Amino acid sequence: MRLAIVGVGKLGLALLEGVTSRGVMPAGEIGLLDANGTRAAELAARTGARNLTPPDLRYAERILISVQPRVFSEISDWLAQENAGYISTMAGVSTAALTRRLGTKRVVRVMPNLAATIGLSQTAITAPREAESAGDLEFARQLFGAVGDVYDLPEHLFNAFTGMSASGPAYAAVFAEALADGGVRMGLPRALAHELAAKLLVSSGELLQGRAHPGLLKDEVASPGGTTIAGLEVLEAAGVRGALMRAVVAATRRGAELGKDQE
Ligand SMILES: NC(=O)C1=CN([C@@H]2O[C@H](COP(=O)(O)OP(=O)(O)OC[C@H]3O[C@@H](n4cnc5c(N)ncnc54)[C@H](O)[C@@H]3O)[C@@H](O)[C@H]2O)C=CC1
Ligand SMILES: O=C(O)[C@@H]1CCC=N1
Repeated sequence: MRLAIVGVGKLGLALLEGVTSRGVMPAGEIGLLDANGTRAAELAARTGARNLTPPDLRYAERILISVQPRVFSEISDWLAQENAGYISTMAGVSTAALTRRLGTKRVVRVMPNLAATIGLSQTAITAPREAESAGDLEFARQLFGAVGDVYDLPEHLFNAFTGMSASGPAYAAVFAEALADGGVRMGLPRALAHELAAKLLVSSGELLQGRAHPGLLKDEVASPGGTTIAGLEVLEAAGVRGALMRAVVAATRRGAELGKDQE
């Protein structure tokens, strides 16, 4: 078995579907293990992957850990196998903590986001030299390359990447919901307002990618004395920029706390 996925939740499933649909690995070479045995069995039956129990992990060449960080210390005893390489998506959990609990330096730390479900994840990746020479880093790069872009990132920046990019879709969702509420407040039908908000995020993202700085797009939309600058004045007075910055700071700090709990 080339890969065992432990924790087949939102991310584990996105990865399973991404690597199999892109032909990176056939489902038959992947095993699934989840505390929710029914879910794992159903996913295995649907995709052709194998449904595993903990003793089966000894046959895995590599193990992807995608459980919540608080679960890690509870299961690290049976996760630890002699000849396996590990890849962890867990927020905050450092390669040092992974090494200490799993008893190997063949550990790769990744930080994707939920856009992995549509092949548009931004995934940070880092690993100690031992994982690189064992081919684990390259293996993980291929896995996460199947669900989006992969960025090499020094480990000391992982919690910042988590607080901005991995948590980012939730911030965007709050923005979209509030924008739609504004539309509804001014009389637009709810369903239309939601559709407009989602499409605005997509199209604005495309527009931003063609510009060197986000402020350029803002300046192009805001006509002198027009509607947009009147709206922007309210956002500035409400401290929206500061709130977003502080959200990233808080999420980054929370990542560090989650990591400390698993040391
Ligand atoms: N959801 C997101 O947007 C992102 C999540 N992450 C990280 O990825 C990890 C997984 O996140 P999600 O997929 O969102 O979580 P999730 O809650 O959807 O999935 C976790 C899975 O682990 C299973 N599980 C729980 N205890 C277990 C055990 N003892 N043995 C085996 N399986 C067990 C659960 O049944 C569940 O299916 C977390 O550590 C999170 O920090 C990283 C980046 C983004
Ligand atoms: O909220 C969390 O802890 C996870 C990690 C980044 C996105 N979701």
